[in-house]
Amino acid sequence: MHVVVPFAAETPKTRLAPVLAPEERSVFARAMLEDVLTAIEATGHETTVVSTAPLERDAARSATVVVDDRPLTAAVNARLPTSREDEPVAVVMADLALTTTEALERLFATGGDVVIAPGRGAGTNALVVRHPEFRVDYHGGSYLDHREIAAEIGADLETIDSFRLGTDVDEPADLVEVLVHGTDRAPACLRDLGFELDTSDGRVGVVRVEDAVSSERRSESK
Ligand SMILES: Nc1nc2c(ncn2[C@@H]2O[C@H](COP(=O)(O)OP(=O)(O)OP(=O)(O)O)[C@@H](O)[C@H]2O)c(=O)[nH]1
Ligand SMILES: C[C@H](OP(=O)(O)O)C(=O)O
Repeated sequence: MHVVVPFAAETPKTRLAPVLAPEERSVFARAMLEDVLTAIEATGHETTVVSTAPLERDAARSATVVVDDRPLTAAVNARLPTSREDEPVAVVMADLALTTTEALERLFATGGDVVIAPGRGAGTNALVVRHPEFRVDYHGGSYLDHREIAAEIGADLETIDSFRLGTDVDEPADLVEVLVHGTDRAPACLRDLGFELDTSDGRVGVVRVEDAVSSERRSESK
């Protein structure tokens, strides 16, 4: 199994703009990427980060970084198997901040031509491709599209029910999950930025305790 981790390095996580300035989104996206890579590293599979721009990473870490400025779908399709003899490829998104090695091992061990861990809103958070004709088509409810694509080529599709793989961090409300269930750099990054859980109105949300200067900088840079 070869693991591909796509990463939008330049302007990541734009849907978090209501709560994070561009530089903060960049730092947080990198923290999530490192957590995902740590979880993958322990599975022992060779890993390539497919990044839209060069990334500075600790050289001791095991993943290779390649730069590919094509859109997500094209960059992933260029790396999928093209024959039955090719090694299977897993695609694991860089914003799965709750990912664990155990959750990934379950995904990788599940048989099937195509195995998907969907996200809420019908995204394709993590995927294994063993069929040489399967190609991805991300965005716009891609899990539903991927089911159709698999059916068209006669590929078996398995779906994994996983809270940890099914939780991608897209919207401000998703930060709750990072603070509650995250274990490494991503929750630490949020706490450094002043985020904490807020249960004051009987529901669980996040609040940001920040100084006036950083608040002003954020509203200026939106
Ligand atoms: N290589 C590559 N990775 C991408 C691209 N667009 C998104 N990604 C990555 O694909 C995964 C899922 O993407 P999104 O959830 O849309 O993340 P995002 O683009 O950072 O967030 P938004 O700007 O809020 O859409 C994340 O790991 C992103 O880093 C792209 O054009 N190229
Ligand atoms: C890449 C995209 O992510 P989402 O926008 O659903 O988070 C998808 O899974 O198709």
